[in-house]
Amino acid sequence: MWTLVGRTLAPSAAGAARLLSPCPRHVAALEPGATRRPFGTAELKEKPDMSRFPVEDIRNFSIIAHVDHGKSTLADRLLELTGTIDKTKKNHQVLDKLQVERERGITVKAQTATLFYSFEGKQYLLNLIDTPGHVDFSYEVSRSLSACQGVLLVVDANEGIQAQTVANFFLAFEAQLSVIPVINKIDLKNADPERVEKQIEKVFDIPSDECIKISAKLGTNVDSVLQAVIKRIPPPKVYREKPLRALVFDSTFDQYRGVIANIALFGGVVSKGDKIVSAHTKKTYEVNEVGILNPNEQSTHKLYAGQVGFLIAGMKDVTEAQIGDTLYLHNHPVEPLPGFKSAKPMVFAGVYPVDQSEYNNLKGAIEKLTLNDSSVTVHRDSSLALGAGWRLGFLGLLHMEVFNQRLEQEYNASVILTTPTVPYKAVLSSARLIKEYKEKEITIINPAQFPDKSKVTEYLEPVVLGTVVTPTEYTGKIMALCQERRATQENMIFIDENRVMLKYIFPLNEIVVDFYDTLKSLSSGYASFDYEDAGYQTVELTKMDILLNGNIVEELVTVVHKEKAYTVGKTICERLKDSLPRQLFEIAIQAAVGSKVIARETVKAYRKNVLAKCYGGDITRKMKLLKRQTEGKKKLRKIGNIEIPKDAFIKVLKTQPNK
Ligand SMILES: Nc1nc2c(ncn2[C@@H]2O[C@H](COP(=O)(O)OP(=O)(O)OP(=O)(O)O)[C@@H](O)[C@H]2O)c(=O)[nH]1
Repeated sequence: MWTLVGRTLAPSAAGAARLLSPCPRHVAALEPGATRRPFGTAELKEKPDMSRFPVEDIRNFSIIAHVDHGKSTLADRLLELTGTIDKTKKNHQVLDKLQVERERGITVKAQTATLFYSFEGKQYLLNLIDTPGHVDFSYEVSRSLSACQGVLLVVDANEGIQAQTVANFFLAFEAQLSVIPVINKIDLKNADPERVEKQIEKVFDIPSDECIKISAKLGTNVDSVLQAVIKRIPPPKVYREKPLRALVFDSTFDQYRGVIANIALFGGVVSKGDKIVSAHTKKTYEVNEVGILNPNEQSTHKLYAGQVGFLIAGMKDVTEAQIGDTLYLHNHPVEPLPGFKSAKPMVFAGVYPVDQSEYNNLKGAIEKLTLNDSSVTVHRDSSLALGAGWRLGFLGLLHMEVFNQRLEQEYNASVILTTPTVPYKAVLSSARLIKEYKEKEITIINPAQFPDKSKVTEYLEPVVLGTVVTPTEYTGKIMALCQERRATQENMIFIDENRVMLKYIFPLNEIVVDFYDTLKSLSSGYASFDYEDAGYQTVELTKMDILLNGNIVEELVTVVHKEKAYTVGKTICERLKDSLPRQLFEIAIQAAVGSKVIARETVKAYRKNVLAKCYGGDITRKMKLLKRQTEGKKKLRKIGNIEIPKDAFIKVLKTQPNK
């Protein structure tokens, strides 16, 4: 029953109670009172009946933290404590399923697990979403948070608050989630949980008595974490009597079953056999399977509002189950949920097969991998030296490395990955170019497309708001590094007497290659760094050519900041000198901006005698060596009269600095 309260339509007390309990249609099959009958975890694990969990007995939460502060270890303990996985086995990073995650010890893909937990005589349904900690994957974090009402903010008792702790906290805070601070690793010799408590109070304004101190490794006090989840995180605000409204917050692709969508139900019920519609594509599908992740997929035939699980409905690729899409029942359209901002690539790199005959295999591998990682953008590209390939956009450098590693490990592909570049923009002034591109502002992801200064009003470069957290003794050195990288300081906050948090606006290009490594070595590994997108700023850019004996090498054309042209040019010339084989004549390597040469190196003349080590008169051996030399020459690229082996390009393109 609905009543008019003031000027708003609100449910009456009886109506509200009914809205919070399971829909009669779905509990009808149970004995009267059966919903409250105590039942065991083993029984639930075998045949979970999801109707037994009214909304008020559900908690959806995520674990967020700085990298390595112990999210995955805590997730392992929570799975053990709730009987989801066997305690007797040696459980380690159970939710990190990818080979690259296990090898690198990092979480790349968010994972979901449904846990059954008894507390004070009542069974609760907890949905845990383990999220990646690294900055490149913060897109995954914000998506996961949309399916939650609360988070466990894990902070290392020795390291204290770090850059990603701050970034992740604000993601949760902005999403208005309940935050439970968990101080982990209290077993460490140098642990100082009281200091970390004070930091949390100062930076996040959370009273120190709300912090839970645990050792995820030893399992100390982990049960208090589960109790806090029940007591401090509210149940989801959803209504089962309303029509189905399911948010697709993640999706993966299975070769045999098609798309497996991870869904959070904001309204209604979904059952096997239901006809559902994607709000994004308006396509209709029949639900083949629906269930929970426990932590492996387990069919439940139904999922109810407030619950989180998976759904398979014959979608053939992940573009059909777009992340952020809303699914509803056929003939019962609903207002789509707000969805997400689409992932924005921060760095671009060329990807080429080592051997062109592998092109089709690599194409297939990239297609399959992007089905599981829709944040990678793909454009076809080709290079004179490296052949046909692609220009891929990634969320950051680690994302790029992980993608490359997955191509090699999961698809057996061998690839050449070129130095990453950032997406510059040019505001065009030339009417001809505006007509050609059909827009005034173009994004330059390939230096070959760089429009000349005379045809643009201004160039723009992407900038980020970077957060550095460091022990105070390194502040001076770090500030000097930031200045060298053209950064402008936004603010500086003392987290406690020993730690400071610095905020800077950085040109993305200045941090994309080696900033993080330099920061780590300057601070003996103690400083941490995180960044978020901060738009674009005007920049003085210039195109730099590399010439060999006066001929331009197209594949080495670079776009650089005007002030950095000399340093970059000199380094490329030096690298090219080291990787070019000597030839029968002298080679001049030059870096030039317009007609002005800014750096030069010389490769001395030399004749390589492949038969030098071949003593005696074995003619077949000599023939073999000469044949190999001829084959090798086929892989050479001729520029003027200079022959450059593919390897030399690879060395320069892969290691080329960007500053
Ligand atoms: N001594 C001690 N070590 C811990 C504890 N919890 C986690 N560790 C260790 O800390 C390291 C990182 O733990 P993970 O659980 O992988 O950290 P994570 O936050 O999931 O890392 P990412 O997935 O990379 O973000 C591992 O070597 C763990 O064994 C703890 O309570 N005490």
